[in-house]
Amino acid sequence: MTQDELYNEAKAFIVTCYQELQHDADTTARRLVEIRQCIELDGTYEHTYEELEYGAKMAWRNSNRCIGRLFWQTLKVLDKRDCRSEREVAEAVYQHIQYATNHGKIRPTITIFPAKTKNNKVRIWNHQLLRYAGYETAEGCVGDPHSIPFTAVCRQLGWHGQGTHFDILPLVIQVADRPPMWFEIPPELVLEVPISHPEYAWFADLHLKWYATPLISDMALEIGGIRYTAAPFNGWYMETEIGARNFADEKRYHMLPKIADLMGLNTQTETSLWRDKALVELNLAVLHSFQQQGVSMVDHHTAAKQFMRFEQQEAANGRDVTGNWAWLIPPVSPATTHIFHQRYDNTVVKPNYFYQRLPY
Ligand code: HEM
Ligand SMILES: N/C(=N/c1cccc(CO[C@@H]2CCNC2)c1)c1cccs1
Repeated sequence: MTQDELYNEAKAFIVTCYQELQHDADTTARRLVEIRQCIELDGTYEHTYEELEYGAKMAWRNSNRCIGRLFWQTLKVLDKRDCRSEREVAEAVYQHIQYATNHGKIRPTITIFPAKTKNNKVRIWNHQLLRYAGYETAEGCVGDPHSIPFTAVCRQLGWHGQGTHFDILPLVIQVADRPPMWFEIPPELVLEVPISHPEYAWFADLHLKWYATPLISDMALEIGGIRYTAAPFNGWYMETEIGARNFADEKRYHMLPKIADLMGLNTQTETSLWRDKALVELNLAVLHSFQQQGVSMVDHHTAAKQFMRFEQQEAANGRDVTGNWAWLIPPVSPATTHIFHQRYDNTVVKPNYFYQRLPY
């Protein structure tokens, strides 16, 4: 990015951000002069905490694929731009997991590590801070098949898992162009929910469980032309993510045939809708288990209603809502939500969160 392009991105952000934060025209003009001078002097500029905090919230508000955006203003922003070593990053990640999990009353939180500069870059190699390992064995896959490539990288770095279906992967952190370092996540920081069903006592015998807090750690946060390549963020789960995808997909834990058999359904013909019946009971079990343990979670109907309130709130504030229809509709009963029957403009507005190339 040239210095002019960077200034243009910065100006677009500052003008919107300062207008929404109700700063006066003089303050905005002075800040723009300051940024212009910084860019001319150092080729970049630094965000104030206020700009960083509001920029991270705007990025959530602009996340077209996110159904959970009603709560964008409640995001807790932890500023860790002073972290210099892999060890310091690991410590900050532990603090994030603990603060965000909050004994099950999950707090949407983001930790922002140093921005990418000419001679520095921080990357967290994990897709999510908490994730189960996947191993390919002669008898088939053990654990989460989605994790097979990253688990192999962790083992090459010297990590050894126990080989169960639910081994929490290590944290892998890279600073600048040094080799990545791995760190075991203290088990006491990892809150998990065993899955049971409100009516089927046999459901618990499947020994399914999932971690409470979804923490995305591989996306870049871009604010005003500045790229934060390590900015892990969390919310709470929508039950379908676990019940309709992680446990249901054939290429994940592939549980539907087993559940259907235990329900006594006829799995020899599609017309019995055994897949659909098993899917609903699996999602009901996930919801039931999180609620029983007091861990935050939203069902897909409530989430859709909250998203409708977000749309109304944005309109009331004179802002256009952008969205990605294919991602916003839930994977269970999508046409029972208003989202299915509406169209969304998938324009990408910044600040926002973006995919990055895999570091391995
Ligand atoms: C508070 C509760 C939240 C809920 C229930 C929620 C729900 C979801 C769901 C269900 C998805 C689709 C995921 C998938 O299909 O794999 C999603 C995507 C996304 N969410 Fe949210 N979200 C929440 C909070 C947040 C927060 C705090 C952020 C960031 C600050 C965020 C940013 C995003 C982004 C960037 C995506 C797209 C990810 C991708 O492209 O792979 N969400 N959200
Ligand atoms: N509930 C959530 N769900 C997700 C949000 C963003 C991404 C993902 C995982 O996306 C993967 C890539 C496509 N599907 C799986 C899940 C949140 C995670 C962090 C904040 S909220």
